[in-house]
Formats: sequence, C-alpha cells, structure tokens
Amino acid sequence: MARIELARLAHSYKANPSKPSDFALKEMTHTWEHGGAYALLGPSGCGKTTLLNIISGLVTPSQGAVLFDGRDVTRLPTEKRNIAQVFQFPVIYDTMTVAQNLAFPLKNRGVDRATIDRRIAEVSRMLGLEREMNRPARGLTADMKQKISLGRGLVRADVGAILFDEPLTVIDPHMKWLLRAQLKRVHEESDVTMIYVTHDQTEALTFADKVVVMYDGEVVQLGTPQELFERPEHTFVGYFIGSPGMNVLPAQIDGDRAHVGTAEIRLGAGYAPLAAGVKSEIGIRPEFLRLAAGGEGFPVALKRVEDIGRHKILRCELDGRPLAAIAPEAAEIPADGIRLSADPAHVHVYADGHRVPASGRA
Ligand SMILES: Nc1ncnc2c1ncn2[C@@H]1O[C@H](COP(=O)(O)OP(=O)(O)OP(=O)(O)O)[C@@H](O)[C@H]1O
Repeated sequence: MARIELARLAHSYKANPSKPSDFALKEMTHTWEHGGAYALLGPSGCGKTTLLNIISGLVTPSQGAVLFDGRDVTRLPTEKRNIAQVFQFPVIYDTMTVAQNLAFPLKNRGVDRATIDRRIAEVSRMLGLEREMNRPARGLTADMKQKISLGRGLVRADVGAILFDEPLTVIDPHMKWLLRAQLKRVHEESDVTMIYVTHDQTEALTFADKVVVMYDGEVVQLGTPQELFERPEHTFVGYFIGSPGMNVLPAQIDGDRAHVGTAEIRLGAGYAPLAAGVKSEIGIRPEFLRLAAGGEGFPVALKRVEDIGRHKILRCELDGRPLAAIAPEAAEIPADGIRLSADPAHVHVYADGHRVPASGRA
C-alpha cells in the first residue's frame, strides 16, 4: 500500500501553456492516504485519465511532483512504481489460458509456484473464473476477457496501489453490480490503495470511501459520499451527484436571507456580503425541501409530479427556474398552488460556483 501525494501538480498537453484553459489539469495539492479506496469522478474531458496516467507514470506532468510514501516518483517509469493497472478494455494474452494470464504478473517477478497457485485460485474464485481456468483466452466474450484483466490487476499482493480506468465499461449491467461489490470486498480485505476512474456516480459512490470530484481540470471536492451529499463544495458536485441533483438558483444574499425573485429563503447562518460581480447562487437538494403548510415557506409553480414508487418528485418552477422537491409517497399534493420550505441548515451559498462559508450565526 502507498500514500500518494500530489504536490502542486499541473499538466498541459501544450508546449507553451499561457492561460488556465491550456491546462488539462490545473494546479492541485492533495494527499491520498495509505489503503484508501478513491474514485475519480467527473464528466468526459475533465482530466481524470490525465491524472491517473500521471500517477501511473504514463504521462510526465508539466509541473509539480508525485510522491509515493514520501519518495518522488514523478520521473520514474510505470514498471518502477510498484503499481497494477486495469484499463477500460481487456489487456490479456489471447494465446495463453486464463490461468496462465492470471499467473503472468507473478511469474514475471519470479514468485514461487506455490504462491502463484494460491493467488490465482483466490483471484479466480473472487471473479467467478474457476471453471474457465484451462480455456484459452482467445474466443472468450469481452466481459470474460475484462474479468481476466481485473484478475491480473488484483493478483499481486505486494503492489502499492491498483489503478482502474473505467474497468467495467464492457461488463454487462448485472455483472457490473456484482464485480463492483467484489472489488469493494477485495479492498476491505487487502488494504491496498485503490484509485478508480469513472464518470458514473453510482459506481463511484458504491466503490469509494473518498470520492475525488473533477470538473474542468480541477478537483472541486474530495470527500466521503455523505459529505458530497450534505455539503457540496461546488455547484457542479451538487448537480452531478444525486438524483435529481441539487437545485441551483441565482440569489441575492442578505445576511441570513436569500432572495430568489420575490421569494425569501432563510439561511442557516449569516453571510458577509459577496464581492461585487461574482455569480451569486444558492443550492438546495430536493431532499431538503418539503411541502409547507399554512403561510410558511415560499410559493412555487408545480409543473408535474413524478411518482417513482419510493417517493414523489415534485417538478416546480421558482422565478421561472426549475426546482425539484422530494415528497413522501403518501403526501397529498394540493392541485391549486403549493408552497415549499427549505431546511435552513441545508441551504448553501455559492460564489462563482464555490461554496461560501457562513460568517456568523443566523
Ligand atoms: N494526449 C493528449 N494530447 C492532447 N490533449 C489531450 C491528450 N489527452 C487528453 N487530452 C485533453 O485533455 C483534457 C482531459 O482529458 P482526459 O482524457 O484526461 O479526460 P477524462 O476526464 O479522462 O475524459 P474521458 O472520461 O472522456 O476519458 C481533454 O480536453 C482532452 O481533450
């Protein structure tokens, strides 16, 4: 296992980068702990693979350093970093059997026969490959081949970290679910540091202890799934994680109140005035809005109700902007206009997308 430090790391694929948009990865400093299960989550093009490739040694960063357990590995080739990698598509030898493929990374390092047999038996059991062990890899289905790739990534017990780049893309949905749970279990039993790249929030949230959310070349939040849900540090995190995502509304902030059009929304604390010219918004997750009784809360226009079994999603508009709220399955929804109220502790204030800390009590 390894502690991974990224020290003032940045990367541009351009020879002479001059502006922030020239960087695929904007400057970041982070420490990822020994034995952690990290997911790198973000939309296509946000820099996940670039970051993973810098950690694995496939890309040399244009700025900053990567340290494994305090040792600078920034310029070391992949094979000197003591890591295993699993890519999006299978990387296996077609002419070898499944067992030979699994044994290969160990044989290569001169591991003794008894240990090889024990490890490949463990890994094949874990991935449900026992019955295929003597078959040639050629002719197996794409998801079988990808399972072998996963097995090759997991078979060495001595690696500092295992890096997965969207490893379940070619796996069918049911098997995906099983393998994800399996990887989580492997992690819990082995304490190896795992880094898992995905653009799928379910995959990230079920696999990882810590999710690293990336957006436009930046890490906008590194936190537990609960932290990402309860306190999104960036509007993108609120919107990208959750279903439906967080409501983000342009608002004027005045102490412990936010004004959205004519609606006044109470905040959980007082805020200093935001700087002139910043984009001023509030974010409220649909789970923290409820139907208000009497004259409480603020009026919204109800557009439609989606009944998804566990609860209802109320699709509304506030000041011409969409706003989703979650109501219990049994809730009676009045036909003639509704009011919603927000839990003040879960109304966040954002300036140019970034969460603003409160400056005092409400
Ligand atoms: N070899 C390269 N040369 C030039 N630009 C590149 C190269 N690889 C990636 N980029 C650019 O860097 C940015 C980040 O790409 P990257 O592949 O790291 O994102 P990603 O989040 O992994 O996306 P995806 O999920 O689509 O793989 C993108 O704008 C991409 O076009």
